[in-house]
Amino acid sequence: MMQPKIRITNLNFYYGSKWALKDVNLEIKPNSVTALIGPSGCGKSTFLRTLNRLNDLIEGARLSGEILLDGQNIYAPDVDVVNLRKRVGMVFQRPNPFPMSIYDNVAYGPRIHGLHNRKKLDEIVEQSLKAAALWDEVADRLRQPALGLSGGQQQRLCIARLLAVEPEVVLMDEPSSALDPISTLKIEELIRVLKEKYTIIIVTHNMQQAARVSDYTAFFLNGEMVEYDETEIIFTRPRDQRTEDYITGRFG
Ligand SMILES: Nc1ncnc2c1ncn2[C@@H]1O[C@H](COP(=O)(O)OP(=O)(O)OP(=O)(O)O)[C@@H](O)[C@H]1O
Repeated sequence: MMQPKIRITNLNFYYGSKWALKDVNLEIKPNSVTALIGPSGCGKSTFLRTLNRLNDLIEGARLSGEILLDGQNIYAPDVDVVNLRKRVGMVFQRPNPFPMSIYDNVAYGPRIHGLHNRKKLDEIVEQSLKAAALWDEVADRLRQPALGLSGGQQQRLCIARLLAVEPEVVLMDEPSSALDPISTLKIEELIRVLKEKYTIIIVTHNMQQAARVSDYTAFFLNGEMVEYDETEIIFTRPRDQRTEDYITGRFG
């Protein structure tokens, strides 16, 4: 049996009195793409954010249950959250490059983690931009501001920035919803390549996208994880009527 990369057991999450995740159980397989789908407000983003503890700072929020990353509880008291977020990185809906050069954006993480050797940084920047399929477009303007790039390029830059710190898991919250169709296809191609090395979890509203990029799909509804299976099964012969209703467009 393959060990799951992440094992989620009896996960509950509350925003004050709002019960946002209800007893979620799920195993995320390594080197695969898992898509989270479901109508607006069903808890997809909340779930994604529990996986690198981005919800920690929300006042009044409460979590119960267990999330194991390679068998280790990420909510254990001795966990270094900065290191956790290096291992489990996140790409957001809107590209959010820092207001600095392309080079400095990618070098930012390694520098924070103590790397200052110029030659090493050059290498990491080049490798990360190549891995994010952006190198060819920016190699001759690394010193120019990142904010001068197109939206699609900015999103790939954010992916390069993440890869520069060598994560194991990449969380993506609707990474292409603010992008044009061509940039979207580039991100999807990139996701297919990245899963060779990383474990990817993507929230998407776009069911065609889920079908195109993911190996596994989890369907959420009202904070519950209704059904999880291979993507092909979810989209062709789901077991639960609610999944069927959602994927055939009857609600959501
Ligand atoms: N900071 C917060 N405080 C209180 N309630 C919140 C907070 N963030 C989210 N919620 C509520 O928790 C529920 C789940 O929200 P969440 O953003 O996880 O859903 P989602 O499935 O990602 O939705 P969308 O697809 O619209 O992004 C919603 O009812 C939402 O209103």
